[in-house]
Amino acid sequence: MSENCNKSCSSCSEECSERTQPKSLLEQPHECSDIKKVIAVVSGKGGVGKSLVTSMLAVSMNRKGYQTAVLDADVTGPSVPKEFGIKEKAYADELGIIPIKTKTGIDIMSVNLILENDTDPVIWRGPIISGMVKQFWTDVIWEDVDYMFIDMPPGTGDVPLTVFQSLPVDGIVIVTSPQELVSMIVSKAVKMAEMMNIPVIGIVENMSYLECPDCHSHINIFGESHIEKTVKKHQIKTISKLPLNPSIAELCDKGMVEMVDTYYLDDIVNEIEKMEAEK
Ligand SMILES: Nc1ncnc2c1ncn2[C@@H]1O[C@H](COP(=O)(O)OP(=O)(O)OP(=O)(O)O)[C@@H](O)[C@H]1O
Repeated sequence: MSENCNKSCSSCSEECSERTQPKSLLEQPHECSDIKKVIAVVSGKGGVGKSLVTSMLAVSMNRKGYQTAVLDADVTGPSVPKEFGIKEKAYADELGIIPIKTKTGIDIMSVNLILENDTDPVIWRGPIISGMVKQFWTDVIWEDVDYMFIDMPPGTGDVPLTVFQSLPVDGIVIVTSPQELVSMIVSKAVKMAEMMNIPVIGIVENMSYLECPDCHSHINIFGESHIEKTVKKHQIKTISKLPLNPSIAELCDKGMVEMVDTYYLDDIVNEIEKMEAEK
């Protein structure tokens, strides 16, 4: 038994004859890292705006005075560096990999910060991709991070499973769009979180509506929303609705997500802040 044994076998990775529970698969962060809360942003399917929501949550919490970070686990479709307009590459010193700081001081790590060309495709098998995501946790020096947001790959495959098993995720935010088909896919994401014992902080319905620039009425371009039914079914308390907004798309394309108005996500952001208070 280790000298420092606290009898909590589920969070310990020591090989020990007195183990009473299965070995934890949790990976230890870099010894110089200090990360207080980890929030995974997930979606059942691709293209619903998960990366945008991840970046906006990091920006919003950063504006509130917290040190935030984004770990881009969407290795085959990394969009976070582009949204923040990051051109430089990450570098490593003898201790570990140093994340890139954005203009407002958010720490970012993404595969695109180590690829020679942003347009080089990542043609790797699942275990290699999962290994890279683990390295972003174990080998990157994340200094004094209050909130780390993880941009997960879409779906419930190999990489999301690895992240949930190897990183101490405190909660998940689900991003979805209004179509009916999506509610079935959201259910899969919620059930995965339940199976992993990770609380769902809330759901963001992205592209929820379009606001008419003249009369300010809301146009439901994807038909009527089914989100209320979905949250009721899964007893999720918090919904934020993000409209389809050409100025958001334009700012992201220009690498200026730090200028986007994030108040649409206030309800989710408040829930995230409450987690800290409830700790
Ligand atoms: N509410 C919105 N208003 C305007 N543009 C948006 C909105 N949501 C997303 N977009 C734009 O749609 C594109 C796709 O968004 P994003 O990359 O966040 O999706 P994703 O779900 O992360 O995709 P993938 O699953 O492929 O990683 C981006 O160019 C983004 O700026």
